Amino acid sequence: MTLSTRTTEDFIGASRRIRQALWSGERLPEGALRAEIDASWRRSLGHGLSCWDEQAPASDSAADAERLLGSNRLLLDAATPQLDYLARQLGETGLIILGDSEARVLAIEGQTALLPGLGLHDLQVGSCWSEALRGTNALGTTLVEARPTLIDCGEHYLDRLSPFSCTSVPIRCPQGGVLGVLDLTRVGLMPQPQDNLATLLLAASQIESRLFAALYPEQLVVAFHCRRQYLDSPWQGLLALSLEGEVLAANDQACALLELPREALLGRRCAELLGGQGSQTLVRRLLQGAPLSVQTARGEFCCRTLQVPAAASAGLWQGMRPTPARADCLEALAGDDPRLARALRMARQGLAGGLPVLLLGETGTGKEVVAQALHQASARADKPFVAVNCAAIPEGLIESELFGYREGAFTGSRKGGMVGRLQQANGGTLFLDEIGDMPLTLQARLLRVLQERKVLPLGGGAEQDIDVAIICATHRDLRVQVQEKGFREDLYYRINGISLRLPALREREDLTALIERLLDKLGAPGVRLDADLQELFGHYDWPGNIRQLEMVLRAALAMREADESVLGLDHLSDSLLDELTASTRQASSIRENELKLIRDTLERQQGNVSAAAEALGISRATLYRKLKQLRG
Ligand SMILES: Nc1ncnc2c1ncn2[C@@H]1O[C@H](COP(=O)(O)OP(=O)(O)OP(=O)(O)O)[C@@H](O)[C@H]1O
Repeated sequence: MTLSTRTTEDFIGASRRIRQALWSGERLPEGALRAEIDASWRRSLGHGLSCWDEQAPASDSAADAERLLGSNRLLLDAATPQLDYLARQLGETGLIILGDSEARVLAIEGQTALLPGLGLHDLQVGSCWSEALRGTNALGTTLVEARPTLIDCGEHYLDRLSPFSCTSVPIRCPQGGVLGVLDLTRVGLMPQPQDNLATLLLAASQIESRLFAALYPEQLVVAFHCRRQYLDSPWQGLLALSLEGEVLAANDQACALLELPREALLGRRCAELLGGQGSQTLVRRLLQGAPLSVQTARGEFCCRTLQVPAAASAGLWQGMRPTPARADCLEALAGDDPRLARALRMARQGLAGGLPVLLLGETGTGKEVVAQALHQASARADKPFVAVNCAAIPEGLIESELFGYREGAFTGSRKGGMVGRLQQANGGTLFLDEIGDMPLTLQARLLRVLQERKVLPLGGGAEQDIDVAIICATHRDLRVQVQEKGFREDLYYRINGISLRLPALREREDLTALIERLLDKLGAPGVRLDADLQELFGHYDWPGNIRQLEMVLRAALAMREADESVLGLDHLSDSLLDELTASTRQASSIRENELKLIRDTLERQQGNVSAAAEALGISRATLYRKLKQLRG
């Protein structure tokens, strides 16, 4: 019993026999279905779905559908021209469907009048076609597999979908990940499936190009390929460049054409990648808009400018654009770390484009500081920045804290009720710190708020519209939490628009500059560290990151005499020095070297402690203390 035969009736009949076998308690026979269909059926079984389900899951209300469209405006705007085109080309004999990243239908074009007659009452804007709800189907399965999928008639898990064939392709986000899905559905087996797939792929790539430009409205967006005919095709590379010529974003094809992973591309100067006499000159030529041919180490590339930023077209740019003042606070945070600077810039742009930002990093790496700086650098800077620490508020109170409540909502509720943090943040930025510690029940409520952008306070009353930029942070590995069912997968994808990992202090290359800034912040601008302390700091693990460094500097400054401008090991208390020297392998090698130096010096001075201390340039007391520490 396999699905290898190619007449519609045989095909549907064979798949029905597999379903009947499944229904009578048999296992899914190995090899009866194509490998990807087999895997999808097994997932559908795992979701507890019956393949005979006739009952469609309840669809969203018209108001819900309206909100869904509102929250996917960017994708819809980018897709509309392609939907019109495909409906004319392919929709004469079928349906063209656009879905969001959760397989909810955003648009249906083509033979929509035939939908009721086809028995597809539940195919409408707002309905969800995820695999978890409807089993194997092109929309849902494409999102699970993150690749183009063809589901022919009986390959659908639900028997009632057997008359249809569907081809879907993912629409990818410029930063990676899938943003939506484009689908062609027909009655009967799919004729020329490869042709249809090529047409859908082309349309998806055009939507992706438009999204790319929409996400980087302030940047110069350039398409390139080594063959001119491939410009405007799914294979064209796309780069978003700052007016200074720095690469800020690249699509997958750009990475493939330039033979570099995305991380290596971002932050590079365009002339290093696309040749030319310097990035400024290249930018100037690209701004003129005419097609260009550039000579690179990988051969000749043809370039076409897709978008000129408003600042340049308004004539504001004369070679070097001054950095917008609001971005200063962000740049200051990145210091001399180019990777961090690039990541912060991407987060700023993502936030400006309506994407939520997820900040990852160990405790004390500066997640809250970055969240505040992102808010300051955004157009919402003069609106509230509201931080909620999901780990610090008792579980029973988080709900009312976040959503607020009406007077009398529960025993002991405040007179007059309470405005929730979400409402307080309206117009501004909501920072959900330690989101990984949010209880599962609340995660479901938060997800609903993020999707619908409406809040219903505890105790009822009217729903309130909420317009907030969302920044979340956690020190936990959310993917592991998702696998362990401690964090909702749908919420994870919802908050993970742009994720930014803040480096641990031990990974940062700008420790010296950061120390300088911290000393400055602590009111000791001219103070510096001596070589020993610098070496110790450089080898220490810093489990508490910047917070711990700040505390150590604070403590050392407190030990300093008023006229001392150099901090050394002597300025650390014994317990602090113990802690800093005990924790790492490298530190223990410093400790060994120091011990050896002291021993050698004592030996040379025939055990005379005062002479050894003098030769080492430290006091007798310090030498005793060090010996005690180093031996102990
Ligand atoms: N780039 C920076 N320059 C100077 N100080 C900083 C910087 N980043 C963080 N700090 C300081 O480090 C401390 C910790 O920062 P922050 O609270 O933002 O870290 P966090 O990652 O949110 O920590 P937690 O995980 O505990 O919530 C704060 O005192 C902050 O002022």
